[in-house]
Amino acid sequence: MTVRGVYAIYDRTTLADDALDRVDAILDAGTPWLQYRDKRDTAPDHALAKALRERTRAVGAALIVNDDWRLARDIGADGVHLGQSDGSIAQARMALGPKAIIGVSCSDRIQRARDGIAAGASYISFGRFFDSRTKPDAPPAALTVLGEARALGVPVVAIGGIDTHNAADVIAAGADLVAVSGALFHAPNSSEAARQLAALFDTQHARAPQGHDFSGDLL
Ligand SMILES: Cc1ncc(COP(=O)(O)OP(=O)(O)O)c(N)n1
Ligand SMILES: Cc1ncsc1CCOP(=O)(O)O
Ligand SMILES: [Mg+2]
Repeated sequence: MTVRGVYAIYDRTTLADDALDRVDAILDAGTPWLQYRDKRDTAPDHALAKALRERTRAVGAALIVNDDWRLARDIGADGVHLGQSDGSIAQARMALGPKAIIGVSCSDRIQRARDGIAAGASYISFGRFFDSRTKPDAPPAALTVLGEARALGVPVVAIGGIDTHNAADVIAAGADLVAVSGALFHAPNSSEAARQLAALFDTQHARAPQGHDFSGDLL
């Protein structure tokens, strides 16, 4: 499973309906990673999560569940993304197994990344780098942290207000994956936006691939 390119964040919180047509368009564009993020104050939406599992599996894309490793386990997702207040990485690793993908939010703190890796995280995520309508209160981060993070030996994710106009900057700064919600799901053409973002990884400004790979059969 490739660890380079677009990491689409399906944010059920800010979408008026379940927008599965948008998901299909984004996956059809070859997007390798999808996150299910749902901050609604409701019980976990197993039906929607399973619909995302079926769609990602059909195209060989990774499915990551935000915040909730139990939901990830129950629907057979590839992994979970945990923020600093989302519970123990070690517990999630125990529950999901050695091949699960576990991401950790680091804001702009390299030490959080080191601690996350020590606890069992598979990738480290930094941001927000630009203004975000999806999570406006996320603390800002400077692009330089991405270059530092590359020395830590796991894939580096950039998030927060990333779009087709600014993604080249985070890729040049060191991101292996660009995590994008609004600029994909609220684009006039989600498929075209996904293709344009993906193409930026092939430009001369992009850093050389780190060569990370998460093998199949994850959970
Ligand atoms: C890839 C990725 N990076 C960061 C986040 C943010 O996680 P968190 O800090 O826990 O905030 P919420 O998304 O849960 O509000 C993420 N979801 N994905
Ligand atoms: C979940 C999250 N964490 C930091 S910014 C952000 C939102 C990402 O969405 P967008 O790409 O619309 O800014
Ligand atoms: Mg969280």
